[in-house]
Amino acid sequence: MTQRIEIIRPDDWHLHLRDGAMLKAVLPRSAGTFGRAIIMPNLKPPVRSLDDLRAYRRRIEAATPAASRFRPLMTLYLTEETDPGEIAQGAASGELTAVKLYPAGATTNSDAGVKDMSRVAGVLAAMEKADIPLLVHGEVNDPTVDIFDREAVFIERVLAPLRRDFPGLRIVMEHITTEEGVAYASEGGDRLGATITPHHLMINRSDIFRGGIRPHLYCLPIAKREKHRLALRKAATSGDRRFFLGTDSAPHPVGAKECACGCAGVFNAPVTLPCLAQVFDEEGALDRLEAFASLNGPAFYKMAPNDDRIALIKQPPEEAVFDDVDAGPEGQVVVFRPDRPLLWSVAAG
Ligand SMILES: NC(=O)N[C@@H](CC(=O)O)C(=O)O
Ligand SMILES: [Zn+2]
Ligand SMILES: [Zn+2]
Repeated sequence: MTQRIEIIRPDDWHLHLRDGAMLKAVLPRSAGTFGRAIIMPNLKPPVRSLDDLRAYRRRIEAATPAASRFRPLMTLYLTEETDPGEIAQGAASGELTAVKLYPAGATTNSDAGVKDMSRVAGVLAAMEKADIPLLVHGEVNDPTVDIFDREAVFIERVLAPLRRDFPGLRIVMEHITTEEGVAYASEGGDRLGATITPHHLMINRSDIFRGGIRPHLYCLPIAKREKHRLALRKAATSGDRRFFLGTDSAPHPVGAKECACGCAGVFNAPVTLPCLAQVFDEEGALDRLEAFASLNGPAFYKMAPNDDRIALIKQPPEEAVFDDVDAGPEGQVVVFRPDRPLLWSVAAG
């Protein structure tokens, strides 16, 4: 008989939906599976004020398929000009779920990010007071630091001092990619969480260069050595409540990926659950998939888990899940495809 498991409907605690034609094209791929998602604010221009946030939320709601109960959880993009007053206001109204820190220049659309952490101390204090979590893209943007070391150096130079200065602030280390990230999150207590992506559980840095350069496996933070992938798999499948799913599904038009200076970002939303089920099955940990995908995230964010369930079956997904997504005038988006066949799919209905 086909193996089948049921889990509480998962959430995605790190998602890029973009805007316009791209938003309309990619949103249904997440809204069909996930109950909620933390919406990344790195639009061009970024989501910098509560007015921007409300307008973006309305555009997302307008693009959500009518039958879906998908709920976007909105974030602000932290800049050196962010108004601490807006934090208190957004927290009180419930419109603001979290604030995102991009070190300036560290990743896609991060130019408006933070150069000097001392300039955002007032905002961080307001977040600590209102219990609004800070989500961090944890890489330094120092050209003298090797790209494979930028996460570990960020922990030392930025995250550790930040946690000393704001001990009450809740922080999520987004898309961790290293054993140093896993170790730091594991020892961090109740106020620290970490998201892990499906692709970082499946690929290492050698995969990016297997047989030639593979732009669709390039994202930031870049995939690291095999030992780091193994540490991430151990953390994700451990059941430890500090680790939860953030897909970092990050669509870019194919022309922006397959070119002389390709963008960072892996679009995995159509295959997130098949990938995760496979990883947890390989690790003999299918019984802990629900904790990672559906329970640990809501617990960190102090929300109830979703009230319905989805089923996964051990049956290869339809080949059509890998079809490019057509974002109209913006172009086609290529779906993440690991180098081995996927064995699990989401059951219909
Ligand atoms: N992860 C990525 O490689 N890219 C993200 C930005 C980010 O999450 O750092 C994007 O917006 O494209
Ligand atoms: Zn990031
Ligand atoms: Zn991201």
